[in-house]
This record gives sequence, structure tokens and C-alpha cells, in this order.
Amino acid sequence: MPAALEVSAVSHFYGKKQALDDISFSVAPGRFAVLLGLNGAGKTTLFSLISNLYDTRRGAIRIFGHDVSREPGEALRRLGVVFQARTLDLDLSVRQNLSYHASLHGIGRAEALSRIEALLAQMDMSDRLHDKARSLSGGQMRRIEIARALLHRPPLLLLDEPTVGLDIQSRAEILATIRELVRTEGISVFWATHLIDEVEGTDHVVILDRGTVLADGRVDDVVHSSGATDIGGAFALLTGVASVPAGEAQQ
Ligand SMILES: Nc1ncnc2c1ncn2[C@@H]1O[C@H](COP(=O)(O)OP(=O)(O)OP(=O)(O)O)[C@@H](O)[C@H]1O
Repeated sequence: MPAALEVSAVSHFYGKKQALDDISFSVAPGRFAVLLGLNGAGKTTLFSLISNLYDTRRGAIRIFGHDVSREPGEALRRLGVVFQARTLDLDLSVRQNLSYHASLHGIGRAEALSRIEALLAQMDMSDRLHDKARSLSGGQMRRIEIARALLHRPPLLLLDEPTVGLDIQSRAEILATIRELVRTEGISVFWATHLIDEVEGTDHVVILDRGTVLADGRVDDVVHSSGATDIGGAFALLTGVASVPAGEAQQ
């Protein structure tokens, strides 16, 4: 089986500024992988390339074996994305937000409603179907955005710093929900964060710093090969930063 996500020798420039420098790694099917990097590391740039918002001019990106530039239809229908910026229409209801997305994917009305109800139940949001998006908390909006990203049943889900701005409890709930999806549905997840505590309990970490991959592999292996005793220490040693943000720094 091909990798869920394969990034091969990808570089990206904004004018003369290089944001990514010859990045390569892959995420195996059914894994929860974390992309860990501080602000400006290149996480959003990489997500924009994976989701084909920018053209991959140098290198190649494949989703379950399908090249994002050459076969965008095949690649992107296997991909769900939760972007960093909030993207719900606040004046529409939860159902309207989700139905609109389902129709963009060519999902019929009855099938869309049954998927929406099932996903809202999984997100513990069934009672909010008819509420305006504006009335939801930040964590609830995130859960609706995750449901929306899963409506077309993609086997790979990308999340770009999905817990930014949320309180500790909402962060923990969203992380637990996504881990449960990986365990029960077998989907592959690529989760970008700058918070070290979101790596805990993860199979696979990719450390990105100033556009370069500094480490890629099992968390235990990355810690061991860096000579540190935990992933925070490994990150500090590899990147040269003095202190590493944990979740509490967000409160
Ligand atoms: N549109 C742009 N034009 C020029 N430079 C950009 C642009 N977008 C990003 N950059 C630069 O590219 C580098 C990587 O930025 P990117 O947003 O991908 O990082 P990030 O890891 O997602 O950071 P953050 O967590 O702050 O979003 C940074 O140096 C940034 O200043």
C-alpha cells in the first residue's frame, strides 16, 4: 500500500525567500503523525502545497500514491483539511455549513444528512445541528470544521494548528477525538503544531525548523538519537531554542 502522504524533495520560495528547503518524509496509512515546528518553520506553507493551494514546483507530493500536481482530483478527494484560520460561515447554521460542503463534493441531500448526523454524533455536537455557527464556542467551531473535513470520507486528514486559541479542556477533547478516529476508522492524520505536549502519545513526529526537516521518525527514536530524555529536550537540542512551548503557554 502506498504511503498516506509522501513528500519528496519539496522546496518552496516566496519570491527570493526560501520557506521550504528540500523536504522529504512520509506518513504511513493509519498513523497519527505530528508536524512540530515553531512559528515560521514552514508548516502552513507545506500544508498549502499538500492541499494544492500552491503549485509544487520543486519536488513531488503524493496522497495514497496520487501526485497532487499531476492528478489533483484523485489526490484531493482522499484529503480532508482543517485550516488554521476559522472558515465557517457564521451566519449559516451548522447544518447549512456542512450541507454546502457536501454538495461541493457531489454528495446527495439524503446521504449528506445521514453523514452529517453521524459525524456530529462522533464530535458530540448532535444537539447543535440547527444552531447558527456564530453561537458556538471556539472549540465547538473547530469540531464542526473537523466534521466538515471528514464529510467526503477522506482517508487522510490534515490539521493546521487546530487547537490554537482554545482552552486546555477543548484542546484535550479535540486531540482525544482525533486519536479515536485514527483508532476506530483507521484514517491517517497529519497534525501541525508548535506545542510540544501535543506530540505525547504520538506514533510519528516530523520536526520542521526554518524550512528544513531536522528529525523524522518514531518519537522514541527521535528522542534517543538526539541524546535527550524527552521530546521537549530533543526539540530544544535540535533547533537550538532555549525553551519549548507547552500547551499551558497558550492560556
Ligand atoms: N505569502 C508569503 N510571502 C512571503 N513570505 C511568506 C509568505 N508566507 C509565509 N512566508 C514566510 O515563509 C516562512 C514560513 O512561513 P509559514 O507560515 O509556512 O510557517 P508556519 O510554520 O506555518 O508558521 P505559523 O505557525 O506562524 O503559521 C516564514 O519565514 C514566513 O515569513
